[in-house]
Amino acid sequence: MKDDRFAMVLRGLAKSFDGKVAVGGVDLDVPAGSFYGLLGPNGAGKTTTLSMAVGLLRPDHGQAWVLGHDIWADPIQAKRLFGVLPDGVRLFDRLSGAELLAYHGLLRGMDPTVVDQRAAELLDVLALADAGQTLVVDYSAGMKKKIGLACALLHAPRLLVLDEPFEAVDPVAAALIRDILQRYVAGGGTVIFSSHVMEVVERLCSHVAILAGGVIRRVGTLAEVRGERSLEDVFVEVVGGRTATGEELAWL
Ligand SMILES: Nc1ncnc2c1ncn2[C@@H]1O[C@H](COP(=O)(O)OP(=O)(O)OP(=O)(O)O)[C@@H](O)[C@H]1O
Repeated sequence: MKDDRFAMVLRGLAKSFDGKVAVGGVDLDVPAGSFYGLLGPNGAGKTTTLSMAVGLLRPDHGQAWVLGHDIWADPIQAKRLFGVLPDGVRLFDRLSGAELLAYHGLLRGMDPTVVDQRAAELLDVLALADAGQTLVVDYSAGMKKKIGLACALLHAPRLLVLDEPFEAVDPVAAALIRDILQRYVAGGGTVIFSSHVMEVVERLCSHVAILAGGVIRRVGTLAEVRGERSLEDVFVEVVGGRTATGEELAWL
């Protein structure tokens, strides 16, 4: 599907685990240049959807195109064009941050001089330069998130697919990541990220999809999805949150 208007197109993506539906047929059009938030409660299917979209998990049904390339039919071309921060950040963690970035860059066939230059800049901007020779395995959860993001950015991709980029990072790091991503989108890049933090999505996103039970329940621009209400109100209504009556946990 070659359509320059969209950085990512998903059609009918579906996945079950042991007969239980995790994602039940997701269609999504991510406009080029958008800042796209994929919202959903725990277990909604966000990670499963993004993993199928970037070629990390084979769908039972459906197709995904990234920047015009079918991710499963043409994975090498597609994977050159985007950066991904996967769930749980499975990294080669017996390396220092600088070594990990060098390794990523070389795997991508980048010029070693460019890799060194960009790696130094990324470590500096993400406040990881001080970690020096510390191995990534010994990084804190927030530092791992940041080095994972640095790996995703290193080859200057046109699309970033980020699974929970703000999870486990402190407010200073979160603000930094927000700034970097906002500048990236202002420069013509596209970001799609998953989150359950309404405030971040409301502040950053041009477009939002709310996923619950493996199905997209609301989708559109932030203004369309939110209407006159807060995103949190819409989210709770869509997801069907329960409220405590005050009688539960009386023993506590
Ligand atoms: N490898 C797996 N094996 C079995 N079940 C899985 C597997 N991966 C995901 N699931 C199930 O699929 C459903 C969707 O999970 P997924 O991780 O995609 O949700 P999520 O929206 O990313 O959740 P969270 O916000 O908690 O990270 C859940 O019920 C989960 O238990």
